[in-house]
Amino acid sequence: MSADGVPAPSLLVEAQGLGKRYPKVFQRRDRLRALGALLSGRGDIDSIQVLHDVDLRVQRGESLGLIGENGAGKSTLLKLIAGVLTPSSGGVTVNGRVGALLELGAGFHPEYSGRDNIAMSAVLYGLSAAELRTKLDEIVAFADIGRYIDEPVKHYSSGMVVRLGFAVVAALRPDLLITDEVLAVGDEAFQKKCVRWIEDYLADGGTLLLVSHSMYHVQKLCRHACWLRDGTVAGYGDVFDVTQAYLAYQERRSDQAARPKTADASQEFAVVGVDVNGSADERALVLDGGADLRVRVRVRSRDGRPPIVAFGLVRADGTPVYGVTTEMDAVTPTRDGDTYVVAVDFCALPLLPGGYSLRVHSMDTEGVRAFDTIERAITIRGSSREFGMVRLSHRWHDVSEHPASRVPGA
Ligand SMILES: Nc1ncnc2c1ncn2[C@@H]1O[C@H](COP(=O)(O)OP(=O)(O)OP(=O)(O)O)[C@@H](O)[C@H]1O
Repeated sequence: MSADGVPAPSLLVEAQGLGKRYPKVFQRRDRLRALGALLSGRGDIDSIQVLHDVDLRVQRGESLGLIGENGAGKSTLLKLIAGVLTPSSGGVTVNGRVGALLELGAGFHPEYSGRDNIAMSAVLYGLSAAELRTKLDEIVAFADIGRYIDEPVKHYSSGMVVRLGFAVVAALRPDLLITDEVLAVGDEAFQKKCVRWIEDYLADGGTLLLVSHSMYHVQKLCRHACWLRDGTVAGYGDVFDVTQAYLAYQERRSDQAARPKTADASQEFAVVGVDVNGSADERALVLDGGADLRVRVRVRSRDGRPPIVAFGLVRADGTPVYGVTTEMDAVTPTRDGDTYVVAVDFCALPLLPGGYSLRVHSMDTEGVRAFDTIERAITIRGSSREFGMVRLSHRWHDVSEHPASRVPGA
């Protein structure tokens, strides 16, 4: 509800077909050429499109994390929403007061003290002198930068600048809080303070747009996530689904870059069929944590000898999780014409959410050479925030009745 009793619109941000082009300016001569084209009214400046046709709707009370690799367009999108940049195509509307923490120190005058900058920001945000007086102590206390509050901002460390910026925005309690990598700059104590403040702000109905490379912070603070890839939306939805898809994509990319391409052409033992949970579909299989994995493999043997079949489960970045072969478990694949078939169940997979790959290798009868490899991507979905690859069964102990003196070192 707004101050005049009119219900506030529930749609806070609406972006439609949002696009941004920047002039291509790499060297001094490009700058001069761009300036010449602008002055002469010619529209022939080389430009590069960094954001393409982005649609975004943020409801009041929502918390949305923007994720993506360096240069994906996250900051550009935030700046368009904050009104710091104008779009090259499409449009964006925001139905409320925005508090934005974008580039380090943006909005602060470097020659003025922190205290003076607080006063200037308050004016910009439309605070009256009386409101500023009541908020000033709160802002100075939140920033907690000691005597530096009366020093020019140009003498501040980057952490101090972020402290001051966050303190100002926090005191203004905007309808929409936009933050770009703020948590990466401050020290750990300040990070914790900001996270606690954001959690309270969200609990009070605040709305958050957060850019961060820390999936921990995105998962902790946001209910939804939007993954930008090369300026387009590659994923949008539940924060755990989108962050896991993004991490799996990154891990696959680093694995592909690292893995030597050594397919053996002779294929004396060729894998001619792999069914995973009854499907030969080569697209990524999505499973819930704790689900079963049933794999059925058919190997063609050129000389009729039985193959050894190896099964490996690796994380999407190639880190091994588990491997086993038919030979280790004294299993001989069943002959079927010129092929051999083997099926195995991996029951109640204890894998944590994330991207994995199942690898099936056909080896010769002696188990000396691997001839063929087939790989299937598996995504384990879930909302667990535990670390690692597998869930270890564990039990917490109630120690409340034990005297403190029994704790070593206490
Ligand atoms: N003022 C500018 N002029 C020209 N190109 C720009 C400008 N600002 C950003 N870019 C380019 O736009 C693309 C998107 O940049 P942006 O800063 O939005 O990405 P980002 O996802 O926030 O990246 P990061 O995670 O590294 O902060 C990049 O290729 C960048 O080089």
